Amino acid sequence: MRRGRLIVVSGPSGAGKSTLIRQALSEVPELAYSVSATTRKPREGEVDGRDYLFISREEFERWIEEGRFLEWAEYSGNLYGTPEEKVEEFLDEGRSVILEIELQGARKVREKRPDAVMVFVRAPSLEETRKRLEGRATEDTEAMELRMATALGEVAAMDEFDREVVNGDRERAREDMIRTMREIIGGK
Ligand SMILES: Nc1ncnc2c1ncn2[C@@H]1O[C@H](COP(=O)(O)OP(=O)(O)OP(=O)(O)O)[C@@H](O)[C@H]1O
Ligand SMILES: Nc1nc2c(ncn2[C@@H]2O[C@H](COP(=O)(O)O)[C@@H](O)[C@H]2O)c(=O)[nH]1
Repeated sequence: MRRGRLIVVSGPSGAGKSTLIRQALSEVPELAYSVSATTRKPREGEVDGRDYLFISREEFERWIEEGRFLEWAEYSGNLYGTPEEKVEEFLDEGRSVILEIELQGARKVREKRPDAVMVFVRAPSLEETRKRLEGRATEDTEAMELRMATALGEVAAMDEFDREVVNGDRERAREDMIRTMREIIGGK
């Protein structure tokens, strides 16, 4: 059986990565989602094991020592990491796996796995990104400003990616994301 493809989806906070990935997963059955581990506290409605594996910093550090992460990074005061075993399982089953990760992690994956396809998602402007984060209202002001400051560096790294999806109009972005995923799976 042909192994699946490793797909990294990255981009500034508030760009709409989770929204577009959710839509792609429901339309493209060959895709699987890598559930990350994090030390961040769950947001309202987030489910442990589905959205993230919510673990303590001590446990996260133990997982690092045990070499369980394909990559991990500190972002906005919390640790986030991709458990490698599940990713490999999906790839062996022939399913393509989406990693929704920030820039430092994306760079680590690209170094370790040059075959990974790198997809950058962004809103049409940073002002729009800010509006979306304000609308989502999941971060306090300090955390949001930190995310916006990080977003500047992330946008500057756009050229490091293989593909780009601009998330402006919702429907067009949904179609673009689904088409992009299908093309990647199909080897384009
Ligand atoms: N095309 C769009 N137009 C307007 N709002 C959007 C669009 N896409 C997503 N949103 C909204 O913007 C907010 C941020 O989206 P989402 O949570 O998917 O971003 P994200 O990139 O995954 O952010 P983070 O990295 O912080 O998790 C959400 O409230 C979402 O509903
Ligand atoms: N390097 C990694 N980054 C990850 C991982 N899982 C999620 N993320 C990224 O963190 C930020 C913040 O996420 P949020 O859920 O707190 O808004 C965002 O850019 C995610 O893509 C991971 O395993 N590794």
